[in-house]
Amino acid sequence: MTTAIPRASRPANGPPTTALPALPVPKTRQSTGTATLAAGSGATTTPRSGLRAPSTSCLPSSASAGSLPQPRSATGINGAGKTLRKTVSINSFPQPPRTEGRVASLPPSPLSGGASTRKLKTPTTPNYHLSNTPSLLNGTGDGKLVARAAGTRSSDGLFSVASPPQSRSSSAQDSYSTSATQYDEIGDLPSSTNAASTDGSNSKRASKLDGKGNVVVSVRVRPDAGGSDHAKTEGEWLVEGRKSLIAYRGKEGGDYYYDNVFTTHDNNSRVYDHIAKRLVRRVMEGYHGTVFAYGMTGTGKTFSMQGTASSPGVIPLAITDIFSYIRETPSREFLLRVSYLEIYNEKIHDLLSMPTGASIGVAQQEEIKLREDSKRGVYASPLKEEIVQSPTQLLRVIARGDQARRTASTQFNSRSSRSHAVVQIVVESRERVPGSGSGSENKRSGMLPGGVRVSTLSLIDLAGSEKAAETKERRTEGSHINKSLLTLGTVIAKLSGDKEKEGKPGDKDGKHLPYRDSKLTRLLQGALSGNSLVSILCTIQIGSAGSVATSNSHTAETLNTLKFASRAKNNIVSHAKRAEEALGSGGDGGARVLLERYRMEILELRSQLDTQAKSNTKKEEDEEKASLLEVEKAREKEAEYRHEEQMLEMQLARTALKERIDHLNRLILSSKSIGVNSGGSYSSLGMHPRSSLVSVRSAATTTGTISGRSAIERTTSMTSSSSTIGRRTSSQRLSGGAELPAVDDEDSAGEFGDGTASLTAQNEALQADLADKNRYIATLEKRLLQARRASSSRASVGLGGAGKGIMVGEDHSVSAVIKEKDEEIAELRAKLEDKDRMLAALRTAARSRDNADRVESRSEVRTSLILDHPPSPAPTMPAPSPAPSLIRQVSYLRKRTRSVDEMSKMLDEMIQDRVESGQIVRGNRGSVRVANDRKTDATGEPVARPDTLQRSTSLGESSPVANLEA
Ligand SMILES: Nc1ncnc2c1ncn2[C@@H]1O[C@H](COP(=O)(O)OP(=O)(O)OP(=O)(O)O)[C@@H](O)[C@H]1O
Repeated sequence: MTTAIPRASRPANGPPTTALPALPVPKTRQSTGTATLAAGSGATTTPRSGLRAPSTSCLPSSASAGSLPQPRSATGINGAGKTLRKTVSINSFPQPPRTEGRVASLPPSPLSGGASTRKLKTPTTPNYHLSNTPSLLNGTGDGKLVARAAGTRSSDGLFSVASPPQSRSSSAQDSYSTSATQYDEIGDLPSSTNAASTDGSNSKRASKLDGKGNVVVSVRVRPDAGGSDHAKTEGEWLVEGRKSLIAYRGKEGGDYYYDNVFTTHDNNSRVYDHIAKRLVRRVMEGYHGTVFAYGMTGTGKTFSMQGTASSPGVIPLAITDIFSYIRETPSREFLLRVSYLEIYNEKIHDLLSMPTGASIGVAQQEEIKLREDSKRGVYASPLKEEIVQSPTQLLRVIARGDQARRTASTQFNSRSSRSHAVVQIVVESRERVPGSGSGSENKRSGMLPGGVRVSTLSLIDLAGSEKAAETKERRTEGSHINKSLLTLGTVIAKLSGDKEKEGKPGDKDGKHLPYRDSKLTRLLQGALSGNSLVSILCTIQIGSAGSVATSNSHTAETLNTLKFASRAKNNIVSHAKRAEEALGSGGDGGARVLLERYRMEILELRSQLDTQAKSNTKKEEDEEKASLLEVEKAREKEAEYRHEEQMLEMQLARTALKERIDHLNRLILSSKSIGVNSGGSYSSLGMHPRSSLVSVRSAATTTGTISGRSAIERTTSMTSSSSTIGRRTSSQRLSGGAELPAVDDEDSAGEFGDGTASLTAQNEALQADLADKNRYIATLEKRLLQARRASSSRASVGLGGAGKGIMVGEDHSVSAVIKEKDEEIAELRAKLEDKDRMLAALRTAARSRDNADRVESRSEVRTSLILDHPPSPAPTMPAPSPAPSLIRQVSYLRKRTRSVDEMSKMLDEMIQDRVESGQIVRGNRGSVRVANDRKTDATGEPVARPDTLQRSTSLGESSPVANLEA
């Protein structure tokens, strides 16, 4: 009995709810084996060297069942790539057997003959014997009886295996290895032990015919935790490894013979060699194989199946052998995929799809159900299958599943597996027949496709049966475990036992067997019903640790296990056949044959690649052409666009020019009226520059010759000519009669309007036109300047003297006339003022004279003046030029003694006379002006008629000048 040793490294029971560790933590059980590899840390199933843990990048992260395999060139099985060679040296695996006879010595089929010489007695009998059964698994399938050499017991009383000591040796890389050459010798067990059998050999030989030889049942005794090394004689127990015998001398005791009995001294490697090595080889050859460990909790099932880093168990050793076989068999190509599930509380979980996050529980997983297929049998779905290409990769995948598996502490095992764990390795293989292809590239494609064989290796670590559990959870788990194990036992008990007892051969086909009572039996249905080679390892512990009650309970469990093993050996009949080779989707495996599917896919992809390459080439050419065309079109468009832009610019320039010309024309028009009609012709404004020039010149030269008579005519012609402003005609008649070409006629269909001229020509023409316009504008500006100057000079001339008759335009002529008259009036007024001053002077003088006369003849004059005429003011100023005549007139007046009033009267009469004679005209308000028929002299001054008094005076004023001059 062992005492449970708590290990903190194992997670608590129940579904994992926290993040799983990065690497599996191996069970740190004390190894009693003599493993050839040194202890290493890290992965449980990873050897220390030679199978160094691969980098993460080498592992398929999440390859699903249908995922394509990695290219073999990178991590290939037969030709590992550089990366793989660095991480896993395929050469570190055992070398292939050199002797060809080894394989040939294997039985061709389980049904090829060979009488079973072993017989299992039921546990109820005191002695239980197993005879050597020729089978696929012991190398005696060919019917040859296996004889055990006498006297080959080891020193501990166990059978020594007849394999040479060097058969399991460390490789150069110090990696563990299993020799592929071992199984023949293992099978060559001495038959002499059969003599020890209490039964007759006839019945034993007959058993091989029913295929029982394809079932290997072994019992392994776990050493005591206390270090007791008395497995051979532990109380009432007797373990005879060499005899494959376990004998119990207590109550219900008896001798139990099995195919293999392993003592506490046997290590995992030896166990593997005897229970699984041959089976693994058969699986590689196309048979289905199932290995499972059965036993009470804590007896070493997991230890045997998984092992430790220092003592790898069945699973890692099987993996090593699988790849060794692949390396040894270059004539075939292989594809491996692996799945890992557990049955926990009667529910199936995919251990490879377990979420690793702490927050993600198992409950989120999709429920996996068991389905049945005529070709595949019973299988779990959906289940993740990962394609593996190296032992390390495969080990890592399984280690990942191990981490996800539920474990808990039980009474007998601190890290008890609380679920049934099933590793399934599907092996697809196909014959490689070199075809016509040559060269390394075509090496694979040149292979003629053969049929694909599909076989499955199932490695099952059952949960341990437990009588009593402390917690409710443990009890629940335990009840499920016990129920499923009980169902397994029942099924096995009924497999052939019923047939033997009741003679119902029909029971074998499963119709009446309770496979469906548990997930475990349902999943094992194929193996139990004979489709698979089967190897059962039952683990027991016969130590006497603990109390008497515990010991008794333990003994009962151990006996149950032994009975189970005996029934399994006795009842399970395997008719395993090599899997048929399937071509394409037909045959065994059907669509599951990935190798064929991949081959077809590769072919299809290749053809697609070729087609795509061709179409791509054509497409590329077309695209290139299209792109060239597009570039060409884009260039053309760009050129067109540029041309349009240029045209637009030119148009704008032209418009601007036109506007400017019009503007200038308007300016010129307003200042050129002098030149207009100077010769009686129309204005040439808006016409050719030369015409303007002519007009301006004409205007300039004729300024001084304009007669006053033609003022009204000019005004009229000006109005007429202004109507021609802005008109564009092809030609204009100048005042000189010359025909001028049109300057700017956009409506005309000239060189640019016919649309036939090239763009360049148009461009040049337009540029020439533009230059011409510029010149024209410059000329116009000059002319305008000249015209302004001329205009201002003419205006000054026109304003210089009244009556000169120079008119500027219509408005100027009118205003000039008015101005002339106004100036005349002003002049007359000035003269009149002179006359008035003269008159006033005359009066003053007259008054002075009157005063002098009065002094001389005061008495008489005074009397006469006072009586006849009122006194009037006498002029004080002497008359200027006309003074002599005035003096004469005054003296005359004096002489005549006339008064001033009389003189004024006389002047008025004189003016009246002039008016009547038509020399002057009297206005409405009494003003007077000279009549229009006056003539001007050469200087432009009006010439007064000798007989006309030229004066302007207001009514009531008189001027004596005319009379005086006359
Ligand atoms: N042959 C052996 N040599 C040395 N140690 C062993 C052997 N068999 C089992 N042990 C140790 O016993 C303990 C329990 O073993 P293991 O977990 O394999 O038992 P189990 O049958 O798988 O139990 P459970 O059914 O509860 O999972 C482990 O610590 C293991 O190392």
